[in-house]
Amino acid sequence: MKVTVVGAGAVGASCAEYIAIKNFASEVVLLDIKEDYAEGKAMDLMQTASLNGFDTKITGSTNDYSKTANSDIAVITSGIPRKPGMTREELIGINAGIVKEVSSNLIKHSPDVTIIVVSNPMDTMTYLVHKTTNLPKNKIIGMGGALDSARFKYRLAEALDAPASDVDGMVIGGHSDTGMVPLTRLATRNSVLASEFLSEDRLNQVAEDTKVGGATLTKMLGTSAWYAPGAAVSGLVQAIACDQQKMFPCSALLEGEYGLSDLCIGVPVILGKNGIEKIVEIDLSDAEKNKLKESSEGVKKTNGLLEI
Ligand SMILES: NC(=O)c1ccc[n+]([C@@H]2O[C@H](COP(=O)([O-])OP(=O)(O)OC[C@H]3O[C@@H](n4cnc5c(N)ncnc54)[C@H](O)[C@@H]3O)[C@@H](O)[C@H]2O)c1
Ligand SMILES: O=C(O)C[C@H](O)C(=O)O
Repeated sequence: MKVTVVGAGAVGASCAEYIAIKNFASEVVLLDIKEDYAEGKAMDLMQTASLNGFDTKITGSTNDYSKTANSDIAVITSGIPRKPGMTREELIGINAGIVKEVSSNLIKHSPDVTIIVVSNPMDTMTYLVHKTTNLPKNKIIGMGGALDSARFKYRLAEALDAPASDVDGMVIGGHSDTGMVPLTRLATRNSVLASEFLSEDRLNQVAEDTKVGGATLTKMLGTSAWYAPGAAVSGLVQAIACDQQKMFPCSALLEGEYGLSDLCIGVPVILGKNGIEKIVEIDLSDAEKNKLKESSEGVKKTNGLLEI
């Protein structure tokens, strides 16, 4: 199993590290445009192999895509992150050109690759890859919901004063400060609805804190987060690489599901060896449907800025 991670910055390196530690891939290639940067990150990570007990071979490449040839999965993290006060949508001007070029280079050397898009604004970048490549729709996946759901669970655990392993919850919708739809109605603590323990106001607060999860960390760190994003990407990569048939909310091209079409937005999907094996349509309340619709309008507005 060969995995390429384009962009050896904060998220790319974190993602490569989690993939290696989980020890399911034979090879991870890190590629970056900065001279020697990916090679340096790969060497540093390889020097943790004996410490962390993994056998995955990590190599680096300065923009040489021949080193990525025959990758099974490629993760695109190349591009700029936001700074405090910015929205993800403001990154489109620079990141769209990068994502378009990177995906085209990847496919030249790995025509059967499955691509996971991370660069922001992620839903729009995922749509861009659909529009500008010939890959089948199941092989283009945007990562956002897995991270947002992990943040939702963190906030739920905090509110419930419970360990994170006791709670479950999912965030669908666009990966943006206003577009996320945390499904508070369905959140549980060990299969009991969270609403049994938390007031409506407290659950709404959990949802609001979740939606601005990325912005909160960007303000604290001066740039956007990387540990949870890297871990979330590695979960998606593992589900595909190991054909786990696991369900994650991912940004997928919709063609009528949830009453939406011609956009990529976060919905529950099953991930396995074919990438997106299935889009799962769950019963949403009218309020949730309205929020998803509103979120889709925001994503479509950003898609409208693409020059394709
Ligand atoms: N979808 C999500 O949930 C999520 C989570 C975190 C970050 N992100 C996004 O991921 C992206 C990366 O974030 P980061 O914190 O790792 O940024 P970073 O600046 O640390 O790393 C980005 C890397 O991309 C490289 N790069 C730029 N242009 C390139 C090109 N044409 N080819 C190859 N490499 C190139 C840069 O040299 C840099 O090393 C940002 O757009 C950020 O907003 C998304
Ligand atoms: O917040 C960001 O800009 C980065 C990423 O999308 C995140 O949610 O951490």
